[in-house]
Amino acid sequence: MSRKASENVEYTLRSLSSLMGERRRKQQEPDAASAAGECSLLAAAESSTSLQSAGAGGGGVGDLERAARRQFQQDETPAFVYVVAVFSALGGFLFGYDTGVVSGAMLLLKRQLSLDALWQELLVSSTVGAAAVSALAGGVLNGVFGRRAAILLASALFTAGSAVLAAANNKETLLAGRLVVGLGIGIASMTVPVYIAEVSPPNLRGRLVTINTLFITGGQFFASVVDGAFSYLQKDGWRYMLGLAAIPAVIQFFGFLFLPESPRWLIQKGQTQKARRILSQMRGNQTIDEEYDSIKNNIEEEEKEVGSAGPVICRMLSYPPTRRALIVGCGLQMFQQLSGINTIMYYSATILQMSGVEDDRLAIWLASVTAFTNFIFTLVGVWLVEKVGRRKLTFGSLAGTTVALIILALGFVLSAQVSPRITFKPIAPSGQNATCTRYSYCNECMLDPDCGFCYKMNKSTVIDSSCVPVNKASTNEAAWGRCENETKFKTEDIFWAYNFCPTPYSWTALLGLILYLVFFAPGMGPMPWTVNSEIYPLWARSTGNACSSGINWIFNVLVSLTFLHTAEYLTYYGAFFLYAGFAAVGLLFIYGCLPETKGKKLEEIESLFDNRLCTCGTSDSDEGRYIEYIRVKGSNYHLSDNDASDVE
Ligand SMILES: O[C@H]1[C@H](O)[C@@H](O)[C@H](O)[C@@H](O)[C@H]1O
Repeated sequence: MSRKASENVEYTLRSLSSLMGERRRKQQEPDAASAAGECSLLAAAESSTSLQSAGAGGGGVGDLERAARRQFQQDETPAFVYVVAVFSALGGFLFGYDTGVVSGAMLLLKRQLSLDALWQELLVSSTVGAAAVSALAGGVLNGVFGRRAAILLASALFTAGSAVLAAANNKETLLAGRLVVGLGIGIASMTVPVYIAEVSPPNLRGRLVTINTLFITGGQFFASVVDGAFSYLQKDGWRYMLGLAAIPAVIQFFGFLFLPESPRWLIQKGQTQKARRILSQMRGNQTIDEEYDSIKNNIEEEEKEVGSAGPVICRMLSYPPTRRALIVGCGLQMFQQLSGINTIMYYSATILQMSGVEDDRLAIWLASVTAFTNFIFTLVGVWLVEKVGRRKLTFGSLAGTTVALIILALGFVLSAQVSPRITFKPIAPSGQNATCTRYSYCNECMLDPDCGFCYKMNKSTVIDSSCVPVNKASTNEAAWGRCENETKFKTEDIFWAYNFCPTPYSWTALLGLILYLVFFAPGMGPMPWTVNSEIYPLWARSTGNACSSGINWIFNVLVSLTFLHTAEYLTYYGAFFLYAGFAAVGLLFIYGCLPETKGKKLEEIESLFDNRLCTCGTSDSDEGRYIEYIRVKGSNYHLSDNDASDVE
């Protein structure tokens, strides 16, 4: 039978050392704060003074604490936690792979199945749309059936979707496959960070959850390499591109058949003995009593405070700390997408072409260099997250991203200013669209998705330039005129530019692109996922993550779908200035509202949202403080209830 909380349960403040095997010895020492009858939730206290304030120490306190810290660092985290984290992060890999691979697959698909623009758009955005829906629905799934079941379902969906895609013979089947894969992505994106956060020890939690984003960007990089490799296989290359995802999906599915459920979810469902067993498996040589008690007490306290009636989202919205956490979590995800990461990734090939890379294949391969930069700098984030903390990392990252966006925009401004004049206006063959031939400068021509720029070079000067309609089947050539036949015009030293203009300032855009990834990847890429996995109390965690992941996907669709139109109305530099503006607002938001969660136990984090929003910036000095719930004596605590005996 599970223990019930009682008002008589007594707590006292303990230093870190209690976590580290000092607990039993110290309980025997006289401790003023643990006198019977004293019952208090523990207040945060500067860790260096915590023992004194609790009356537990004396002169040797500093030494004790230092020894305790050393011991804490020596406590080994069992390899099992890493295995669990890596298997879960395969969900992140599939998220990255399936969202990344489609651009390369589309180049081949549109030719083989003669897809028009609408179908191309549908095949790309259906996945992201389905991910938005299933991320939102994933909250209920996670709460009712558990994290493990949700991950198993996601990997089953990934496997089934990839198989359907690889075998598809028409566009309708392809659409069905992309929808199924999208459902898997949505569930995985909201479940995996929660699961990893719940099984990790506090000192490693940020790092392990951030590994999931490392896997996302790793998946995107791998997808770009696969795209490059199979682009040579004109017929059916897309089947391999889309089908390969089944391999990690199957590995994850079978792995998870043997991996455990989150101990926190089990405790919430009353399966305490199983939870203790799993927790001790995850903590190796560390005692689990404190962590177990703290999770359990927290659940009971919350139930008293918030109640358990009504839908979780309503309870979250009417309870100020969770309402604030939800605003912070959703805000972070929204600003991640509003800073334009996916347009940058998607259009990196174009930006590279602008920078003088004329060969298409080379541009595809260079796009994988972009994806690789994103991946490598996410690794920097994994390294930094437990050193500098979430708040500083996110703020610094977004500040750099804003500057990079401004540089990128300036690159486009410069290019537009020196945009080559159109000097040659060919007569359109009868029945052909002649809109393109009316433009006077390359940058007007470039912004019209139906037109491209055809030109010759005299040393470094553009000559004999014209604006003509693009071939609908391949953007590599024009519909008619000198640039009509790719293989032919290349031998005649004629050049074709679709979506970009030849310019001597393109290096500025390239510099902006690189700086963007260097700054974005360690912080704004992973932190929204990491922070969301930590800021909600257990009862609100699945719903909170479902909402914030849903917001991520909704803004992902909005930003990517509107990019071309935004560029048409505001020009390219206008679009990037707009993203820089969003990022600047995001900076204010992070400065004002994002608290530091580094090193805190999941159960302590809720108290960071006790104060009004926009005061979090002032709570930075909380670093190094430690809050601990420790059971000292409970009148209704029966030995028979002590399920520690289950622990091997
Ligand atoms: O955190 C990830 C990561 O930064 C990816 O590169 C991006 O494509 C995703 O949209 C984002 O959620």
